[in-house]
Amino acid sequence: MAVYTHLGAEDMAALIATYDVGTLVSAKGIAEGVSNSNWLIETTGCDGNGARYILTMYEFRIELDDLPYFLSLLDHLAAKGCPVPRTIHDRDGALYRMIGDKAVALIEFLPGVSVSTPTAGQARAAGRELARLHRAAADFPATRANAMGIAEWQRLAQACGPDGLATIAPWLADLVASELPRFAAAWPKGLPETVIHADLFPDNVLVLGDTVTGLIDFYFACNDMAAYDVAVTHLAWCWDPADGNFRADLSRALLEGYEGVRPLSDEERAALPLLAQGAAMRFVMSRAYDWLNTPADALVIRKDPLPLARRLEYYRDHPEIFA
Ligand SMILES: Nc1ncnc2c1ncn2[C@@H]1O[C@H](COP(=O)(O)OP(=O)(O)O)[C@@H](O)[C@H]1O
Ligand SMILES: N[C@@H](CCOP(=O)(O)O)C(=O)O
Repeated sequence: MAVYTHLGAEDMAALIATYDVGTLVSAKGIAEGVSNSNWLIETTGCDGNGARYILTMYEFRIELDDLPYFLSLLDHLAAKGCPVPRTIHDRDGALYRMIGDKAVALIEFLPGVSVSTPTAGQARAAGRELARLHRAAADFPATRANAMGIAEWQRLAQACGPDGLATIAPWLADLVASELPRFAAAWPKGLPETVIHADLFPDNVLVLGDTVTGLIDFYFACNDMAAYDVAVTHLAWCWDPADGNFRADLSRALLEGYEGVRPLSDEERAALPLLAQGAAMRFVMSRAYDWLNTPADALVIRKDPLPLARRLEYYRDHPEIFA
């Protein structure tokens, strides 16, 4: 998250008054993340005992038409016992409201912290919850195409341009030029699909010890291959953030956790090396674009595309890690 938009105290209090959550006590901007503005909201609570919520203002990369999909998916998964925050509906039952031309939603606050250096126990638990999510979402009635698919990677690459990419690192421009064209023809088809999270980085998983208490940030969720979501999560979890090295122990734990709930087919497993390279390319391109285009005055921490570009090379050169 981040804070791109200033919301005055009066506007915030008036907004909170449209929900049955008590009155506003405090609202603090959250700096983590890159896509939307977020505040931690404290209210007096319905019973006067105090309550916490997350208020999200949707800034870019999110189409208004997609909000009912994201927000009712939270309710669907929470109802099935997944550790996912419910959407707080306003007094009229609406999932989101408009402030000017921007949509906002109030989300249940979940306990837990997101870890920057996961343990094998946490990777196993994340894998398990990802598989539970894939199963629980199978009967979610709405559908949404993956807007961050190969066509979007190509569009972002064009928007950055080779010269823009080279300002980040000359080798990044070369890597994108040589690797990006490979995906369109080789991308797997026919693997099992469900609703996928599509962005399950450690900062989108709340944990207490080895227990997952929250899966958050479903704003890239879509209908796509379950194995692609495994690849995204592998890209995000199975590397040492300090030295960038592949962590075989985290990889084993994540995949074991996942397969304990939803075993991968032979076809899915065989596709993982390419899916993981594609997952790396997807996040390299969005990070590179944000690196070059983030407004200077935004309260936001830009994410470095280069470590993920190195992971792409590793997945390309070491397909045996998924054997
Ligand atoms: N439902 C929630 N319960 C508790 N904390 C949350 C919740 N949603 C978000 N947060 C906090 O806000 C931060 C940013 O949220 P996130 O949805 O990841 O933003 P972004 O979409 O920009 O990545 C998280 O790291 C977490 O600390
Ligand atoms: N997880 C992505 C960033 C996506 O933005 P988010 O802040 O909405 O999670 C990355 O690591 O590049």
